[in-house]
Amino acid sequence: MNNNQKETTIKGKTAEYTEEINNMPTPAIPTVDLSPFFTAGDDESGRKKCKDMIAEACSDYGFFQIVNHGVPLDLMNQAMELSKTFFNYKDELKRECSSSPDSPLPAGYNKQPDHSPDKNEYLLMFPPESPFNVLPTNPPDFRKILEEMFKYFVKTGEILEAIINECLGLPPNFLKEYNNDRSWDFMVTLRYPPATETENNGITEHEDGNLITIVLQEDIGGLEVCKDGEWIPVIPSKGTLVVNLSDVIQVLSNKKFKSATHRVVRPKGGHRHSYVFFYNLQGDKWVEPLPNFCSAIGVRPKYKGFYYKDYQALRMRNKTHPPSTPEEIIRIGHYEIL
Ligand SMILES: O=C(O)CCC(=O)C(=O)O
Ligand SMILES: [Fe+2]
Repeated sequence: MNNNQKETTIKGKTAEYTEEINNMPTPAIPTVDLSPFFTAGDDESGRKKCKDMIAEACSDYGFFQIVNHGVPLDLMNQAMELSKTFFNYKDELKRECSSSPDSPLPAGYNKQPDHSPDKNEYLLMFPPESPFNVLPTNPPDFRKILEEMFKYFVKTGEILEAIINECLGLPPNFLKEYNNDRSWDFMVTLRYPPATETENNGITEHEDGNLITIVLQEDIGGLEVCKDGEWIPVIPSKGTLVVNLSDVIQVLSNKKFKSATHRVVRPKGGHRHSYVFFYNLQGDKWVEPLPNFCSAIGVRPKYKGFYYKDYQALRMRNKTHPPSTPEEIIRIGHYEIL
C-alpha cells in the first residue's frame, strides 16, 4: 500500500466516523424511577441504583427526569387545566391578581415587559401561609390546587435534597439541617405564547439561582438543556417531572454537580404551559464550597463565599435594571475564583 492509498483509506474511515457521529440520536436526559424511596421495606439495592443514576446525571447534565415521585397524576392534570383556564382570562381579570407595585416581593400575576426578550406571563406564589401571596379566586379550586401542588413539590424537593446529600457523600441530613427554612421556596405557573415565524424565545438561557428546581412541562415541550455546547430538548412524558440542579448546589459541591444552563424555546402551534417549583435557600445563609470538596481533598475552592440574599438581590437587579449586554448579566460566575 503506497502512501496515497493509505491516506485515502484513513480519509474514508474518518468520513464514515463523522457521519456516524452526526447520525447519532441526541442523548436523552436520564429518567429515574423514584419508587424505591416510597415503597415500604428496605429496597437498598433499588435505592442505590437511583442514587447512582442521579449522581451521574448531576455531574454530566445537572438535569434529569423523575417518575413515581409521589405527586399525584390527577393533581398535576388538574393543575395544568386550571392554569390554562386562568391564563385564558382577559388581562384585566388576571391583573386583579397582581401584587401592588410597592410590594416587597413579586407575588401574583405578571407578564414580562414588552422590552424583555423573554415572552411569557406567570403567576408566582410563596408557601401557602405567606402573607405576600396574591392568589386567584377564579377559576374556583385553582387556589386550593395551587396550594396542594406547592405542598407536594416541597415533599419532592426534600426527597431530592436527601438523595443529593447522599450522592455528594455529605454527613447524614447535612443539607436538610443547612437548608432548614422553607420560607423562600416559590412556585410559578407560566404560559408562553406560540412561536411566531421570526421569533421563538420563551426564557433566555440561564441557570437557576436556588438549590433544586422541579418542572412540570406540558406535552408540547420546549425546555432545553445545554450540554457541551449543544442544546438538548427535554422530551415531555406523561406524569414525568423534570429536575434541574441550581447554583447553590454547584457552589457547595465546588462544581462537582452542575447548575444546568437551560432555556425555553416556544413551540409553534399553541401556548405552552408549565409549573416550576424553586426549592430554595433562606437569604441569611452563607454559601461557599464545602470543605469536603476543597480543603479536605487538596482542591482549591472555585468560588468566594456569599450571603444568599446578596446574590438574589444581584439577580433581581438583572431584571429591574437590565444591563446593555448579555455578558453583564450577573450569574454565579460573579463569585468564581479564576
Ligand atoms: O417553563 C419552564 O419549563 C422552565 C422555566 C424556567 O427555566 C425558569 O422559570 O427558571
Ligand atoms: Fe430556569
